[in-house]
Amino acid sequence: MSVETMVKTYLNYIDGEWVSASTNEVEPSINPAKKYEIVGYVQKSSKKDLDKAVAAAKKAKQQWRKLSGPARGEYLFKIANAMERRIDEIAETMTREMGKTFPEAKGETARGIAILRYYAGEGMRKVGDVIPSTDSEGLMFTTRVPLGVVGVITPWNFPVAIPIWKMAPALVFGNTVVFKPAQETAVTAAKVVECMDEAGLPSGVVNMVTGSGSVIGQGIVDHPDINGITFTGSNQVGKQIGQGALARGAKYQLEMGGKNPVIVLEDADLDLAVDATISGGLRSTGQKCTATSRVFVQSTVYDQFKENLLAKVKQIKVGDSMDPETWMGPLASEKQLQTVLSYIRKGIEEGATLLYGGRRLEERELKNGFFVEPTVFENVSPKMTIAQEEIFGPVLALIKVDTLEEALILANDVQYGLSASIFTKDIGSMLSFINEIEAGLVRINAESAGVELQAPFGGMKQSSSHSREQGQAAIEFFTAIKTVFVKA
Ligand SMILES: NC(=O)C1=CN([C@@H]2O[C@H](COP(=O)(O)OP(=O)(O)OC[C@H]3O[C@@H](n4cnc5c(N)ncnc54)[C@H](OP(=O)(O)O)[C@@H]3O)[C@@H](O)[C@H]2O)C=CC1
Ligand SMILES: O=C(O)CCC(=O)C(=O)O
Repeated sequence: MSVETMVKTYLNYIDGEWVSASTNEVEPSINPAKKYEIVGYVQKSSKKDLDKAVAAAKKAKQQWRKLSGPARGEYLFKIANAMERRIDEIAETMTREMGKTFPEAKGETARGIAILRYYAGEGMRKVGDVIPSTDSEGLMFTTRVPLGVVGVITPWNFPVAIPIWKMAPALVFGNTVVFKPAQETAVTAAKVVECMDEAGLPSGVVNMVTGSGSVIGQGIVDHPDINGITFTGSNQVGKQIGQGALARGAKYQLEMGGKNPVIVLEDADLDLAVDATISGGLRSTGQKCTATSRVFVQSTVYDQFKENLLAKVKQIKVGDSMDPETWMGPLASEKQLQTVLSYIRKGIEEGATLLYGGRRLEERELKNGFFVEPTVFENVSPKMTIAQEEIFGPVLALIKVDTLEEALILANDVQYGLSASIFTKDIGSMLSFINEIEAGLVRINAESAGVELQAPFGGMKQSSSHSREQGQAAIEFFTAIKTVFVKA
């Protein structure tokens, strides 16, 4: 039997029903490690399908917002339990669909479950403050109300955690959802939504429509009945979404790219800094917005750091992400492979020195996937393309600096400001870094990636719309404040 005959078709989820797109068209979602393997077929929906989903969400919002916060939280606990029962299946689907290794995919799914439980608890916490009124007989307080229908547009690199860290707070604060996952990882998304269905979420509270970004994503941006849009993805699309939302007065929240620096000072624990640079830069094949991309190393320890780093990078085993021996899987798609290879070519053309890697891997089975070597450059000058643009692949640029001041100036000399790390034992250097680095996530003696669900997450400069997601910060986007004055 061929692989294809066993492949399942995944449907849209609208008003509590699994339904085909009105186009009757589906698209294959393929395994980036074995491009002949189809993980599932997903719907290629039209604006008509989106309209139905929005109408269902609009209808459901009246009842959903009337439930108490704790009652909405109970649904999130049930979704978490359903996901926990299916954790291995969801993680394996993620690995097969976008290529991160199985332990990473399982860790991400576990994180999704923990996010659901965290926001389930948020349903019991306070939503306002009492503020003294100038009228001694009046009572003044704030409360919060949901936005209404929220459009959730997500990328393929965290196909479980990102949708959940947007949908869980949306739901617990009383919104209903129209979810458009990246088409690249729509099978994994469908499995998350299946857990919502299994948990008995009322019809219309969450709706999923798969299809292209230019049709369904743009349709969400333009839809007059969608009150808020939350997005993670590229800067180009994010800016378009922000402009579209602003034009029609919808609330929006954007999380976009990064060009994250690590600074290694001469007093650093070099083994720790090397391991963190490799983990932060190359885990998930470098496809994290928080991935380490530029490594500023003080000249006195530069050669030692480089030698230790290269020795470890050379040991990285690249291969099929379901193989327990594999440390680094493929890039998520052919498009991503071509983008990363073109950045590597640009680095060479612009005069950087390629120290290691740089090639597509095509030996034996690898030729059927989108594999690239872990890649390290040096002699990277600050204005080179690979020092400025987000690569979103396993590519590190080493840059020699003489002082912390020089490192800070260069680290800040990019359009992005998402995350940043420093390795040092000196408290003064730590404090200078905390004060002066332009990043929303600042990490000391720890890798640049590593977001904790209970803390605010978001970037400065072009990395975000200056809002924050996750933790208690989520309430700011998913609700509106009402200031109430009462006098008997
Ligand atoms: N910050 C981050 O975490 C991420 C950053 N990126 C960066 O973006 C680059 C390109 O990745 P890519 O997947 O193309 O990212 P996109 O920004 O194109 O995709 C993110 C999401 O937006 C959707 N989308 C695409 N076009 C529109 C539109 N016009 N209106 C509304 N929604 C739209 C996509 O749909 P669909 O995919 O179905 O077309 C997807 O669901 C990467 O190389 C990386 O640099 C990418 C992903 C995540
Ligand atoms: O580093 C993380 O865990 C989150 C990264 C992220 O949000 C992203 O890549 O989009």
